[in-house]
Amino acid sequence: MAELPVLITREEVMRLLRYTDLIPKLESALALFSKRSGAELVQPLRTIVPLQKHNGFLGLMPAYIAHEDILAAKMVSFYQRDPDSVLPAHQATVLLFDPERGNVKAVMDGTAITEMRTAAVSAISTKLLKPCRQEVLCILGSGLQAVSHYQVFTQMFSFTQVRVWSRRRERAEQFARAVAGPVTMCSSVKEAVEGADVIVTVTMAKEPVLQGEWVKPGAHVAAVGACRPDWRELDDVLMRDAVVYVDSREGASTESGDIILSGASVFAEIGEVINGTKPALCEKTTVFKSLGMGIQDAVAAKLVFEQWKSQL
Ligand SMILES: NC(=O)C1=CN([C@@H]2O[C@H](COP(=O)(O)OP(=O)(O)OC[C@H]3O[C@@H](n4cnc5c(N)ncnc54)[C@H](O)[C@@H]3O)[C@@H](O)[C@H]2O)C=CC1
Ligand SMILES: O=C(O)C1=NCCCC1
Repeated sequence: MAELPVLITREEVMRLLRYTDLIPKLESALALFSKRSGAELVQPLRTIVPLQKHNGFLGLMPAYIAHEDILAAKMVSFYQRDPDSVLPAHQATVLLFDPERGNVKAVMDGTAITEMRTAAVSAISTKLLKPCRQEVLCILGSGLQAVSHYQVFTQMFSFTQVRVWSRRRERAEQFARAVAGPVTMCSSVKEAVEGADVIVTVTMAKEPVLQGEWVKPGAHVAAVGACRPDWRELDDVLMRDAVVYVDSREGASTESGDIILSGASVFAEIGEVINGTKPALCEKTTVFKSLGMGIQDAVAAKLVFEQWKSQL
């Protein structure tokens, strides 16, 4: 009989997972994914179950990486909530399997994993596509992804100013209290974005919030929200003028409203840049359209489990 799975809470995940361990593992996984090496890495397109009655979705995200022998599956629910709702927008659980025996070794909070691995991948895109002149960082949105993006971006880069914009001033103030460091609150997207070198979009918007005409030429945009084919965060001008990078071409052409509805073409996957098979066009305005991948959760879950075991 297999042992019962261990349960790892959100607090434990946040204590055990470190960006310094996570980032190199994510880079390797993204690179391997873009090689499309068959049975070596298996990640089916995310299955989405719409919950129309509740204005939400359930995403199922399994992944297997053979050489590291990691088998994991994340289940994530996400909802378009009323702005006054106290319920969370996202909740996630990751199951980590023993790939040989097929049993579940660990059941862990996937919400913290989602926050950290998504922010880490945005930071990787910034390191590759905006390697210099990182002075002003602008974050649009003030939720959980905004916080994790602030944490990893201020850890990895030396921005002289971090600006935040949120639909509601009190949410931006809450964000400023939640992060350890200075934040400039802006009262409009235009004010937040003008002159920024790196822009992170982490909203639940369904219509564009970021207009290309406000974006400084040569800036890098890490676009994290708008993960449904009919949702937008970025306008057509930005999608037309920027060089577009993605995490997965299949994911982007199935799930990204910004890509599908603007008709923008994808220049490269970020894994292709890591592999050196596509260039990083750093002088151009770049958009990294992130949708999230099961392999990102899988490598994070393995790190969490290994850290957890090492403490026994
Ligand atoms: N690419 C990826 O791998 C992942 C993407 N996401 C996406 O990132 C986004 C942020 O997620 P969380 O921070 O966890 O959510 P959250 O609910 O904690 O924060 C959402 C933020 O968006 C703002 N917002 C909501 N509707 C808006 C609108 N119409 N216009 C402008 N702002 C609006 C809220 O005020 C809040 O600041 C979501 O779209 C989510 O689905 C989340 C996880 C992974
Ligand atoms: O990758 C993820 O996890 C998610 N991506 C899109 C929105 C929900 C969570």
